[in-house]
Amino acid sequence: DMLCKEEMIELKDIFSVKLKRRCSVKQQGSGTLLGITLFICLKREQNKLKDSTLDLINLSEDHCDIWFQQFRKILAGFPNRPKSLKILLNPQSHKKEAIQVYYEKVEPLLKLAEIKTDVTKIVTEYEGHAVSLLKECELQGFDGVVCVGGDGSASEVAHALLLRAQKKAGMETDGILTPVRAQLPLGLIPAGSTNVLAHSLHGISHVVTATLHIIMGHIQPVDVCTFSTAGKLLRFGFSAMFGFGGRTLAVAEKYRWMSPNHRRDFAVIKALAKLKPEDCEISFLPFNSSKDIQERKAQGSPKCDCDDPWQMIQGQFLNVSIMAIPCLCSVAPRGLAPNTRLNNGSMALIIARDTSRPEFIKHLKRYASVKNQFSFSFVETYTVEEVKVHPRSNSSRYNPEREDTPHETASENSFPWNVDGDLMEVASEVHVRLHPRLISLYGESMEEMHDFKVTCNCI
Ligand SMILES: Nc1ncnc2c1ncn2[C@@H]1O[C@H](COP(=O)(O)OP(=O)(O)OP(=O)(O)O)[C@@H](O)[C@H]1O
Repeated sequence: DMLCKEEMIELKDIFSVKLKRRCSVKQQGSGTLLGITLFICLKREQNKLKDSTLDLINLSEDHCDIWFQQFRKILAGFPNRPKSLKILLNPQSHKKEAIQVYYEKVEPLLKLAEIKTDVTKIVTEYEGHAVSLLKECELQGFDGVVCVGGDGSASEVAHALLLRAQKKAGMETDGILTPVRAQLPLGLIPAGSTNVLAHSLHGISHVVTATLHIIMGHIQPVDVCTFSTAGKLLRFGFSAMFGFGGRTLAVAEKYRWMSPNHRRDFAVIKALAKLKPEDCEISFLPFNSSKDIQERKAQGSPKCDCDDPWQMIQGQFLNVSIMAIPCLCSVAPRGLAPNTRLNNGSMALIIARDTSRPEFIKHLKRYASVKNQFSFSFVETYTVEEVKVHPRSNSSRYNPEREDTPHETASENSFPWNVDGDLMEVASEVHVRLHPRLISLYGESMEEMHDFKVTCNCI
């Protein structure tokens, strides 16, 4: 029977080896040797990874020792597999389960793979704490950093690693054109409310999958954006929403006492009830346009009015999304920006112009369905390298039907932006610039997903 069911595993899928012994309660010493156990990473459906074991039975101490040493030698030879990790954990993420997630699901696997973890200052105590921890701490001797939390935490840690890299390279962050890459790879363990970053990276929001990508040393370079205003760097990030997306987050932040799912649904409904367009000027640099112009110049093409590659649109916009990654989540299984990849050197600029509330809701509902969410006359999409969003005034046209009220922000003169699930309030123009492959995240390019489930039905 065993001969009929011959199976094969590849050495690259093994992440640990142990001697297998049987120990009885009365027995002294290390127990009776049974053989060796290989710990393997298996690929499952929908980009899921799973840990498994394979026992090789052999009662000879000498044989087992040779096999054990050989496997250890092979395992030590795989590049990128971390030996030591710095862990940062947000105890407040989602329903405050990050600590439990880490100690019950992540740490046992890291221990099995003999990865050392830094246990000092592992828990963040307030917003921005990850930035100050990573500013001060010594990272020499670590092979990577792991963040256990949601999008806000993950983005904050990525921002902190990039700031640290600029400082180390002696770079000014303000007005920065070509930032240097982060030195250490970052692992994202999804323990937040939405986990868009981890979901986009792994194709699934799954703790064991994320942990195994870290253990196996799968490295994925990812594009990052800089957000700046008046030449001053605000932050690094992966995606942003302005208008409806920003206002929804501003509402959700005010109702933090609600459960995450209720808060999200409530904020969407409240922002829809108060739906109003933002009067803006949006300038953008289409993807590859500067290269095209340079090439045309090199070929000696006659001067044309396309010398300035920047394009500008203006008007009343309900929502503006700028995304360097696909932004997969349970409410948009194909992604908020399905045509963007993690490292294709471009961003998706998705603009919803002013329209009626029912039409806008129809557009939003399409994100959860298989229908094209962009096939509306008021939706425009562009592939860009840079975008400048310049709000012209924050007193939009009066429309009693829309129940215009001031912005749900701390300062009435600022506009709420949703940057990776974090609220960023800016009063003037925001300049978003893409930096290809600026950070390495632990993950692997995922397969296309056809079979998806939608878990939110609030609209
Ligand atoms: N101890 C803490 N107390 C309060 N806030 C914290 C603490 N530690 C970190 N934070 C901040 O909490 C914010 C939100 O956390 P996080 O993103 O992990 O969870 P979430 O909001 O539940 O998930 P998501 O962003 O995926 O919806 C982050 O911006 C982070 O800076």
